[in-house]
Amino acid sequence: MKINGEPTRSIRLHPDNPRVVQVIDQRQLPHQLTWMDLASVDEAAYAIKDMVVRGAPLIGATAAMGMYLAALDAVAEPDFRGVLTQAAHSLGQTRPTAVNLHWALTSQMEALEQVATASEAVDRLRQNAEAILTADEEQCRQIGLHGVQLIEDIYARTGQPVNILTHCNAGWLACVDWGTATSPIYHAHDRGLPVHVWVDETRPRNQGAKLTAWELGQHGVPHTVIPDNAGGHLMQHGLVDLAIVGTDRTTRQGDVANKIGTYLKALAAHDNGVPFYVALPSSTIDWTLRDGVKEIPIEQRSQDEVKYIDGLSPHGVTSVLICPESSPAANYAFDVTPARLVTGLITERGICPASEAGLLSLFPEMA
Ligand SMILES: CSC[C@H]1O[C@H](OP(=O)(O)O)[C@H](O)[C@@H]1O
Repeated sequence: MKINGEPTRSIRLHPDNPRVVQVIDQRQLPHQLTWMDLASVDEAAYAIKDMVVRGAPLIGATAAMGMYLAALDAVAEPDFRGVLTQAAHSLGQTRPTAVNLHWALTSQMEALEQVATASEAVDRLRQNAEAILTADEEQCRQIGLHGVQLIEDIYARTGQPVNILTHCNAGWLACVDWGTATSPIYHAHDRGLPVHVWVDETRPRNQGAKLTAWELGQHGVPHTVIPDNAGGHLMQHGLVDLAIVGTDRTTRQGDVANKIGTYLKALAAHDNGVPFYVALPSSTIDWTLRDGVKEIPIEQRSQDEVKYIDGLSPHGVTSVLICPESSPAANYAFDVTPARLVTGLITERGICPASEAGLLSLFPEMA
């Protein structure tokens, strides 16, 4: 999407040095727009682990580029395949829930099987990484083209601005471009449909307040940041027409892992008859799993992400303790929303029910 009017992707090869990958350091937003240079697989792994980059599709894209960086270093190694296998392993250990990470690494390892030499590996892994970035951008654009119909239908019925609630950041910052949950919103806004977005702040890392609010503001989309706990009240009072969220891993029966708190929003939506949609590219579907609550690994992150909160003070970005230092904190990064609470899945191939039959109707090759 655009930053200061300039079309921008969240990840790119350095414009002056194709041996370096550049990513937006999302830890610094919304107060500072900083590009971080990644020049090795270790730096790519760090960027994923420390959430310099985050969001399932962008995690996959960064891992794919990380394998290209590893290939650059492996050219001088006698056992370049061994080096690259180790690189895939270290990238795969960074974060457990987003399945795009494993999908992208598998794609790069399959690309590696097609080459005979280390120098061929550099070219092939770069080509495949760039293809993954381009495919993600197009898939997210297509998600928007399908999902915008939901917004148009509501506006046609009410004639009023359409109020959409979203959780965390499933925007273009979570992807290469367009986003998943935000793509229908951007398409609607660009078509002149009146939309307004309720932006869940999304504790503890506040990806909504920091990232979704920033990117919507950059695009001129009306929005209001709300505490995570306000969504149910808004739904009870008819102030939410539609909820759209992203996902980090969706099972073949339509169970959805997403940022912690998504399940509670889905329960409130179900109780108030608010349509609850999940937007995802097919790279986020884990066809090997069925029962998401039982089978999807849920990342637990540092308790300090709960105990401390950062923000902009007159002295710059400051982190402050918000509870007794002696109090332990639990930090589950995701939860799983059962398919029965999901109205539909918005994919690059169209919208389907959150069920195995629904997904197979769009992806019959996965039967
Ligand atoms: C389009 S995937 C976005 C997805 O990723 C976020 O998690 P995190 O910021 O920890 O990577 C959140 O679950 C979003 O819905």
